[in-house]
Amino acid sequence: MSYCGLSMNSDAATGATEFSPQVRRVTLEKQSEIRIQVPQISPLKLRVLHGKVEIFGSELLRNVWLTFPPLQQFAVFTWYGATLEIDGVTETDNTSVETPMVSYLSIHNSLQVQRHRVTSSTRDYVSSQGPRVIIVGDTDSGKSTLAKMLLSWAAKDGCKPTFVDLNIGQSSITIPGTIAATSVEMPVDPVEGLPLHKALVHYFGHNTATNNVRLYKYLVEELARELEEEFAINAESRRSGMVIDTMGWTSGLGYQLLLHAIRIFNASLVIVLGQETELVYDLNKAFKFKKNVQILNLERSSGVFSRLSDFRKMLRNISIQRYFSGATNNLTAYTKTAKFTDMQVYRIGALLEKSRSTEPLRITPVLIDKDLVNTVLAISYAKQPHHIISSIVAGFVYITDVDLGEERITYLSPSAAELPAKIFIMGTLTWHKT
Ligand SMILES: Nc1ncnc2c1ncn2[C@@H]1O[C@H](COP(=O)(O)OP(=O)(O)OP(=O)(O)O)[C@@H](O)[C@H]1O
Repeated sequence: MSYCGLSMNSDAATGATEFSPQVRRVTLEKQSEIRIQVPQISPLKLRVLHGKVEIFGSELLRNVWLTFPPLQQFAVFTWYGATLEIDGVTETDNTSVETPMVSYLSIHNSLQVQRHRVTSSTRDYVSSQGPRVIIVGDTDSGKSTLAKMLLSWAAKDGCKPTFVDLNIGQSSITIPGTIAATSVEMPVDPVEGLPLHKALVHYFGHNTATNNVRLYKYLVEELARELEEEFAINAESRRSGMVIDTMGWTSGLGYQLLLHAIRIFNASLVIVLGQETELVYDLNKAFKFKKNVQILNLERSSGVFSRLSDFRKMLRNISIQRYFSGATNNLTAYTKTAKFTDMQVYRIGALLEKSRSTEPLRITPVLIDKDLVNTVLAISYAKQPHHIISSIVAGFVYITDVDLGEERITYLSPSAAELPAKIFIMGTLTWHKT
C-alpha cells in the first residue's frame, strides 16, 4: 500500500543481451538472497531474467545488465523467487534463506502507518512530524544497509525521507569525513548510490571523531538546525521524516555521541542492530521517561561483510575516487591550476594532534606549501573565515602539486568550471590516487 504517493513498477524494461563463457544462471527461491563480493581485479555484471528482485530495497529492472564496480558487496534478494544471470568472477558468493528481511520490512510498514497518520492528521508543526529513525550498532552490523532499505522502500511508496549520514568513517552520501543529509526521492541506485546534487554537506575533515569531538558535535547540531529549518517550510519532507545512520562506535565517548545525536535530531525510533544487550539496556535506561523515544533491537543479517581496517582504508580511497571519477569510472575529473592568491586554506581546531582539547573550533590559516600535496580540501561556501564551521561545502578538490616558484597549485576537480569560492578547509584526509 502507498501512503505518500504512487508505487513504481519495473516490469517493462529490456536491455542488450551479451554472453560470455563466464555467464551463469542463478535461481533464487522465495525470501532468499545471493550475497556477492565483486573481486578487486574486475567489475561484475548481473541481470534479472525472471521474477522481482531488489538490492537493499531498490528493485532491479528486468533484463537490464548492471555493472558493479570492484570490491562492491551486496545482496540480491527476492520475495517470491527469481532467476538471475551473472557475468564475471565473484570474490565470494553464496545464497541464503536466513535473512532478517521480514522484520526489516515490518519496520518499514509501521513507519508508513505513522507517515499516513501524520498525513491525515492536523497540519500543525508538531503533529505533522513523520518518524525519525536512528540506526545504531557495532561496525559492520548492517546500519547503512538497513538505512538504504528503509529509504528505498519509503521512496518507492512516494515518500521523500531525509537521509542523515553521521558515519564519517564510511560515508554513504559523499566522501569520508563528512556529515551530510539529502532528501531521497527515488530508491537508492544499487551502483551509483545516493544523489549528491541536493545534499547538505559539512566537512569534518577526519575519519574518526576523536580527532575533534567538539567540532563533530557542533557540525551535527548545525546540520540538525538546517534540517529543522527545511522541515518548517517543507511539509512533504517533514511528514516523511528522517533515517539517520551513525558511526559503529557504541561505547564510552561513542555512546555519548549517539545520545547526543538521538537528542539533537529528536529521534522517535532508535534501532539497535545486532546482539547489543548492554547498549539496549543503557538506551532504555537513558530514555525511560521519554515516551516519545522507542528503542528496538533487531537482528543483524548474517550476510553483512566484516571489513578489516585495511579494507576500510581501501574503501575510503575508493569513495574519494568515485567522487572524482564516478562509480564505474564514468565521469571526467579535470586537472586545473590556481594562483596561491585564489585559494585561502584553513584548518579547524588548533594543533589538533597535540592538543585535542584546546580551541577545537578555532579557524587557523594554513600556509600553502608542498604539505598540501595529496590532501583533499573542501570548498566552503563561507564568505568569511569565521563562518567556515556554520557553512556547508560546495564540493572537494584534490591537490596534486604545489609550485612554490610559480606560486601555482595544481588540483583535480570533478567540474570543468572555475572554483566557486576562495575559502578551503583542510582536515587530515588524504587520497592516494591509483
Ligand atoms: N545481506 C547482505 N549480503 C551481502 N552483503 C551485505 C549484506 N548486508 C550488508 N552487506 C554489505 O556488508 C558491508 C557492511 O554493511 P554496512 O555498511 O551496512 O554496515 P555498517 O554497520 O553500516 O558498517 P560501518 O558502521 O562499519 O560503516 C557493506 O559492504 C554492505 O554492502
